[in-house]
Amino acid sequence: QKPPGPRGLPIIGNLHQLKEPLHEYFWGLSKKYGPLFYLKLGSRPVLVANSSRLAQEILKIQDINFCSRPELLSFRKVSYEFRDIVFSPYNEYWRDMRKVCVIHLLSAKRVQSFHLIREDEVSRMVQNITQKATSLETINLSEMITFLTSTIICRVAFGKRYEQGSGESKRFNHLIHEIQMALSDFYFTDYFPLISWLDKITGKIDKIDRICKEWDSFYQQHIDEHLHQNRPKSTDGDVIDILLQLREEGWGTSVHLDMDHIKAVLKDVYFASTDTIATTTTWIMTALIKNPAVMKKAQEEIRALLPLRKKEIVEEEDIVAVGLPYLNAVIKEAMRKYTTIPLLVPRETREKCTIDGFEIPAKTLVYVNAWAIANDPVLWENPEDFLPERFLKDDRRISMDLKGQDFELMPFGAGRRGCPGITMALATIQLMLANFLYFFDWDVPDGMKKENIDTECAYGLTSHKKNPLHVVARKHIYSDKII
Ligand code: HEM
Repeated sequence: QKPPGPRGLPIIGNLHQLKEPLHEYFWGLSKKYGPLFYLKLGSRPVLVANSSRLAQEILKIQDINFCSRPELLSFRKVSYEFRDIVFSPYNEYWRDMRKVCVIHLLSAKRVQSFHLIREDEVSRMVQNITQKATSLETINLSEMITFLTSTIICRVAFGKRYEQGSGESKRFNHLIHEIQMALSDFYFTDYFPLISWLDKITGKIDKIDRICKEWDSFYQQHIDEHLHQNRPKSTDGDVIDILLQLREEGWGTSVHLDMDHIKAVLKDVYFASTDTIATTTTWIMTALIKNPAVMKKAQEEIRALLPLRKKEIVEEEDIVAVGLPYLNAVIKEAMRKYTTIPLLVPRETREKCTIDGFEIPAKTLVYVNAWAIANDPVLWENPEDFLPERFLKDDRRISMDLKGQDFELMPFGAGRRGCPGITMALATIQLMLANFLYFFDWDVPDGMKKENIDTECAYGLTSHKKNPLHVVARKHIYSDKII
């Protein structure tokens, strides 16, 4: 017996019924059909789970069967035929690759080794905002956060810094935009394999091939620069240095790293980080500005714990030293309410299996609606309110972290395919926020009201804030006493 679900049409199934945003549409369907329902998108079976219990079943109890990824056309193209980690199907290659990347690229020690890059970029940003604050200029904070994140990750991955507005930076931004569009496009190949030729004649294959080729030459150019003999050797290398070194020395697996492997991992590091960190930080600042009482508490915490020591910025060691429990509760609450990747990255079943007594075929695409679960009124009191205190007062929630141990809140996913970049993500987000809150007081431009800031989403795998967040910053004046 199949799980329940809306009746579809012959051939196209339920494809014509889908509505954006998908996570809200699926939440609506779950009220009618129950927390587990089934759809057919063209020839592809799709299962959607909308409850914490089912998330645990899929991501923990039966994780070994639900831990593959669908082989979608755009995923295949951008990942060098699945030589990456994010989109690779579950197999020995993915296991080796993930293990090595976790150890060599994303370990706590490695993440810490990049702290000077993060601090340098955040310090530049503080100076930039200070300038704008002097003239009370309106700031497009979404754009600023995206630039900051992208610059940090670009330096970490490629060892390269692009000046804002430069020709190179424009080329880079254009390439990012194009690949994001290509990734969220619809391809007949994925749902109607018999008429996959339509993707060819509509020009979509040529288009995505052209974009991938441009990215390929971008990666190649940076790799070549790293291979250049005259390049000064540094002890703390960037991701390309680390990968080239692993290629030379061998990395303890059966896979011999070639250039395509290196490029696929670079793609992972850049794309899995930039958009997600920028989107999350923008939502957190939006929530703080909309909720002045929460903003005030978060600022008081950091200002009291870190008396100004005539430093230009709050550093990561300051944050580690004081812990900032309220700010961490703010981050959790924002990731609950505005789940960055609301449906996680789609999974695929490896074999036929049974869940809740329903039979699920092999190669079923699986969505876990992490956003619906994190906003479920059965689990969360007043889920529509922004209340970081719930993570500090409620005994059951005090110990809750974001590492995928708790199936009521899992913005980084869980299980074998859970996000390995959580340490890097949280270090970057905390540093940006600590500095934004420590140095500045934030307001909305004249004529606007804080509570009216919109929270409309733009759709894609990541749920961005659709309209940019416009704000005015004032430099916070510390009394001499504190100094
Ligand atoms: C706020 C920032 C981030 C969020 C919200 C986020 C979220 C996620 C989610 C939901 C998944 C899918 C998990 C699943 O299927 O259960 C994922 C996978 C992944 N993330 Fe992140 N991520 C973030 C930052 C990063 C960073 C900084 C990196 C570092 C490179 C990273 C690397 C990856 C990789 C490689 C995967 C694929 C794992 C696999 O399939 O084995 N992420 N992330």
